[in-house]
Amino acid sequence: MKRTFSHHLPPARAAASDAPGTDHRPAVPAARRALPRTTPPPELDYNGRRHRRAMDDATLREMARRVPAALLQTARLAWSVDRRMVLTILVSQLLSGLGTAVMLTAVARAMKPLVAGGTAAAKFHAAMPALIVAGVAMAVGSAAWIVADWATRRLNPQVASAADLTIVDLHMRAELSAYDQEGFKDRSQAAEIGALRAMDLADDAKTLTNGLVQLVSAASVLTVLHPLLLGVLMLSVIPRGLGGVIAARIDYRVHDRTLSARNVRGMMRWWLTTSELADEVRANTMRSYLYSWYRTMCDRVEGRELAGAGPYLKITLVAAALSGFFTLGMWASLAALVLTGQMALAMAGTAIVASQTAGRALNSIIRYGAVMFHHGLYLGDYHDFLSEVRTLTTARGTATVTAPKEIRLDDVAYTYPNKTSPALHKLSLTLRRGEVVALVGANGAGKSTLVRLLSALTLPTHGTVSWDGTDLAKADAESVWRHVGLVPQKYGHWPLAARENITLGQPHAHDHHDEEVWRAAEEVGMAAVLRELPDELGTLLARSVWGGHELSGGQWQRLACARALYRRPGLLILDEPTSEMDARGEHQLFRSLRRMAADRITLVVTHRLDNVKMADHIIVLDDGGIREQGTFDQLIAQEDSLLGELYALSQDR
Ligand SMILES: Nc1ncnc2c1ncn2[C@@H]1O[C@H](COP(=O)(O)OP(=O)(O)OP(=O)(O)O)[C@@H](O)[C@H]1O
Repeated sequence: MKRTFSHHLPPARAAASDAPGTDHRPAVPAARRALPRTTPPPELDYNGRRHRRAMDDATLREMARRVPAALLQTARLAWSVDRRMVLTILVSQLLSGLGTAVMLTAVARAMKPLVAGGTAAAKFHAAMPALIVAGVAMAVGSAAWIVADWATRRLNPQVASAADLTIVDLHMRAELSAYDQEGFKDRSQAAEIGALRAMDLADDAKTLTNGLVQLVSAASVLTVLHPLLLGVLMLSVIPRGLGGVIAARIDYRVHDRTLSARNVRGMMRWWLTTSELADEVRANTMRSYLYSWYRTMCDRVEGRELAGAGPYLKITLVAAALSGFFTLGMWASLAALVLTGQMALAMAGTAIVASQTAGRALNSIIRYGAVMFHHGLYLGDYHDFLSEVRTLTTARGTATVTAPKEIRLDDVAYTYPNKTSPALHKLSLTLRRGEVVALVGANGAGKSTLVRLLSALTLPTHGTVSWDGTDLAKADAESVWRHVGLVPQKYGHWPLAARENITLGQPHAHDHHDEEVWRAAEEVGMAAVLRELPDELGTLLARSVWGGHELSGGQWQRLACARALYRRPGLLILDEPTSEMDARGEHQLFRSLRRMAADRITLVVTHRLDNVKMADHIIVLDDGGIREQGTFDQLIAQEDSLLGELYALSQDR
């Protein structure tokens, strides 16, 4: 672990000058200097706890119970992506086992003439047919293994992609409320680990099953040679096997105990190294604290990993010693059998070859059994998560809607799943096509929540939201969203070309001359900026990733608005659309909104109260309910008007 992050450490001189209480001698490596005294990051516990307990219970019996289930799950996953490769692996495994059995039997046959009396040429001649069979069997076994390896290589990326695609797709289909369920993020992370591990699943399953096949072959041959040999072989490999299980437990306990620290460290690492936050980190002198925070996490991970090294060494040494002791015992038994005439020397030679094959096979069974056992835990999480999210997708109803002439909210309330009090309550209102509506209210009043209800991003927990009489709870969500253009408070700086940043979500309308794209850019005052870009609309807007071009904050916001306008939606919603725009951009956008207003319902959420004057209708939300509504002049003229109060405050400078 240490090696993986050491090259990311800041230059020694910079770290030294930042860390109070450190000397400034450049010879001390930065990573080893004393940390400034700061509040350490809290201990975080990941839901891997569940797995840790499972790993603690990992006896050989428990593994024998769970590993077949993990193998079966893997086989099902693999079968669903490429049946041909699964069958190829199965047949190759059987052939490889058969090859081993035939090879061992042929070796036993060949040994007899080789250890009998006679000239070397005669012995060799007599052993030749069996040796040829052994050679061919070995070649077939090896070829089968290579074919299985090839098939697994083809299967691995397919299984990984399928698992990843399923998980990404389900996330994007989930109801927003799913994200607010208790522990959703944890379960999603555990499932993602399951999906990530899918990359190795086929490989590990192949090695494990190959071990099983080889063991059965070698053990059968040994039993035929002398039943006693099987018992002695088991004695020699069981200590190593048990040692393997305990060592795997130590390994995975370290893995789980460091998991949350590694997760958080990974997240923080992005924040520390991305150029997006570089200004804030430097100008607000955050570097020293953040660096010591990061290093504390590194030390925590490192400490736990080092703590596991001692017990790991002890257990592997004891297991190897015991195994060695019993192996000596096996050789002694072989010698005794030969000396007492109960076994021919040739058989003893074969027994040694077979026992070595069986020993290797058992080792890989134990090793990969532990790996599959652990995979199985995460694979279980993966499947549990899929079943959970499949019940939480936006598959609501089949009614389709068209661009709304009227949107009605009847006695609507919404309570977030993790809250007890509603964010919106008893809300009734009607929006009509052609209107520009401004939504105003203090932070937390419920504006964004209302936006989500109007656009069917969430369904109310009480009451109905309907578009031209169709209850959105019964409508096909995709058919609703086809008529929505939304600029949310947090929008994507999509690492795509400028053109795709505007057409994203509506690419089918893309024409050869990009007329519509340029029109949307004009409407937000972005056309001149886009024409200046090296490749105009084709310019990649992701400087940090692929050497593309970067936009300013306000320019990104204009682009997000252009994206919504380009859709020409029936319901256009802009949540704080001009928070980063200059006066010109803001003016241009609002003029465009007015010009386009006749064909749609336009809703603008804003804290800049000068802007609400352009609205036909203003809705003022307060603490989850409608406090007042009307035109700007009507509301300002009212006594006790909240809009009046907020407007007066905005003018009081
Ligand atoms: N995902 C969520 N889970 C739980 N509560 C939430 C969630 N999102 C918002 N809330 C809560 O719901 C209430 C309304 O939030 P909302 O985001 O709708 O307010 P807003 O009027 O848009 O605020 P702002 O002006 O700050 O954007 C707030 O009390 C907020 O804490």
